[in-house]
This record gives sequence, C-alpha cells and structure tokens, in this order.
Amino acid sequence: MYRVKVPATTANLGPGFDILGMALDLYNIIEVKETDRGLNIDIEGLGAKELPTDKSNLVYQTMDYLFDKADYRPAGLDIKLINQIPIARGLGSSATIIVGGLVLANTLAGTPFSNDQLLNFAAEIEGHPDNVAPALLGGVVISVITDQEEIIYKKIKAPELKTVVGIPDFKLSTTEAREVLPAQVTFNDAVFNCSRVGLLVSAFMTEDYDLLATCFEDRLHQSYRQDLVPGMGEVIKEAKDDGALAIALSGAGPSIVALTLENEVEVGETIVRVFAQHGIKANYKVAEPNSTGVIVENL
Ligand SMILES: Nc1ncnc2c1ncn2[C@@H]1O[C@H](COP(=O)(O)OP(=O)(O)OP(=O)(O)O)[C@@H](O)[C@H]1O
Ligand SMILES: N[C@@H](CCO)C(=O)O
Repeated sequence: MYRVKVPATTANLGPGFDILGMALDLYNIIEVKETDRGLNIDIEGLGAKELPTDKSNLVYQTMDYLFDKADYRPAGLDIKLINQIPIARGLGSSATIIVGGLVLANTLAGTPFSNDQLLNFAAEIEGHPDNVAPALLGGVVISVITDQEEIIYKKIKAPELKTVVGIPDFKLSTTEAREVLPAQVTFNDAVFNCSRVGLLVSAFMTEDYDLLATCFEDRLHQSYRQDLVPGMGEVIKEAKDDGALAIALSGAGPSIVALTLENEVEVGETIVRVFAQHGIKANYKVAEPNSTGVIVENL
C-alpha cells in the first residue's frame, strides 16, 4: 500500500493571482492499494458525507488521467481519503487530491513521469498552477505558464512567520469566485499588481517583513470578490490593526490568510469576531509554512 500526505496551500498571497502559492502544515492523506476487486473509495474526515465514492470522485478522475497517459490499467483500487483540509474554502483541498492522486498513480505505474511532468498534469487538471505547485513542492512557489502551455517554476523558502487562517463556515467554489472577475483590467491595475508581486518575492527572499503590508496589496481579484465574502474588508482592516503583517483572501476564498510574527491568537480571534458581526460563523487555525510538499510512503 502507498500513502501520500499532501499539504494545504494558500494561493495568490494578495497580488500573485494564479502565480504565487505557499504550502501550510495542514494535510490531506490518501492511501491506495491495487486489488482485483474493482474500485472501492472510503472517505474519513471532512466531506465524508458529501463527496462521491464512485468514479466521479476527483481522486479517481485524477488517477485515471495518469493511468491513461502511462498506458497502465490496474484491475482494481482500494482508495482511502483522510481529509483534514476544509473543502471549497480556498485552502487548496482539490489541489491536494490532484497532486496526491497523480503521485500515487505514477508510483503504481512504475514512475514513468518526472515531478515536472506531474506538475504540468496537475495544473492542467486544476486549471491554474498556484495551489498544485506548492502542494507538490512545498515552500512558496512562483509559477509561470509559457506560450507553449508549460509550467516554469521557482521554489523559494517560505517566510519564518506564523500563518493565521480564518475559515468561514460556508463554501465558495473556485468556479463561482472566478466568474465575478472582469475579462479585462486597466493598465494601471496590471502595473500595480506586477510591482507588488516583484516586491513580495524579494521581501520573502531577503526576509524584509516590514515590506509585507505593501506587498500584499492587490487590484486584480479581491475587490471583485468582496460581495461573495460578507465582512471581508472589515476583517482585513481589523486584523491589520491587531498587528498582522499582511492579510488577504486565501486563494479564491472565502478563507482569509494573515501572516504574523506575533499576536496570532488575537489576529485569529479578531477574524472570527468580525465575521460573526456580519452573521458568518468562522473558526481559525494557526499554521506554519510547510517546506517539503507531498510525501509518499510505501507501507
Ligand atoms: N478532499 C477532497 N476529496 C475529493 N474531492 C475533492 C476534495 N476537495 C475538493 N474536491 C473536489 O474539488 C472540487 C472543487 O473544489 P474547489 O477548488 O472549489 O475547492 P478547494 O480546492 O477546497 O478550494 P481552492 O481551490 O479555492 O483552494 C470540489 O467540489 C470537489 O468535487
Ligand atoms: N488563483 C486562484 C486560486 C484558487 O484557489 C484564484 O484565485 O481563483
């Protein structure tokens, strides 16, 4: 039997829409065993009651995608999902399943594909690379899609900061959160974001955390998504007042991610309190960045 442990991810980090993501020490685990008894999917933890256990489950769809490419056909599979990452909250749950499913299927097929090829497959399945890249590689990853539709990436060390994730008690699908984005943005807004992404990468690399508040500013996606996350503007403002160095919507939302040197409990409690003032139940988790990415074990 093989097992993978795949980290949650927070994508965008403010201005890096579809470009930047960071892995966190919160995990989904997938176990798989080849059998001769067809498909059996067992789900433990989050989503156990709602996720399908047939061939429509994302983990099977993903493994099937790789088996097709590898021309490998197991007679049957026992798959177990142990889900600890909340689903459709902007913490990369689907990315963990895609990365984990690809790594497991590649292992069963005799490792015909490299990690770089797996990253390209994962980005194609997910539609964007910013969650799948750090889920696979760990750390902070900058991903670029070339004109030939290939991913070029660079992993940098994650900041030595605490991450506070405020998780509202409602789902927001990535598809819905992308539908509210405009087809075009102004030249000024594009320049605004490019400048912050450049500065953010440099701030992480030089550990110049005083720059983070400016680096997390964004004009490409968060304002358009504000109506989908009641209280988001105020949560961000009040958590900054509590000492968060930087704060933004996590991925496509609805979770909010803050980076802090200290005061992580106060920042978390403030996020929960301000969401409650807007009628939204929420909880928070304090996480550390993950630097390893996916880990596969032969049990
Ligand atoms: N743990 C899981 N197991 C199986 N399928 C999952 C799991 N997590 C997500 N999915 C599938 O992926 C779909 C899309 O999830 P979606 O991308 O909206 O959320 P997310 O990955 O949790 O958040 P985000 O991508 O914003 O970080 C879900 O509707 C579900 O079908
Ligand atoms: N970059 C993606 C992340 C989705 O998790 C978005 O913001 O839509």
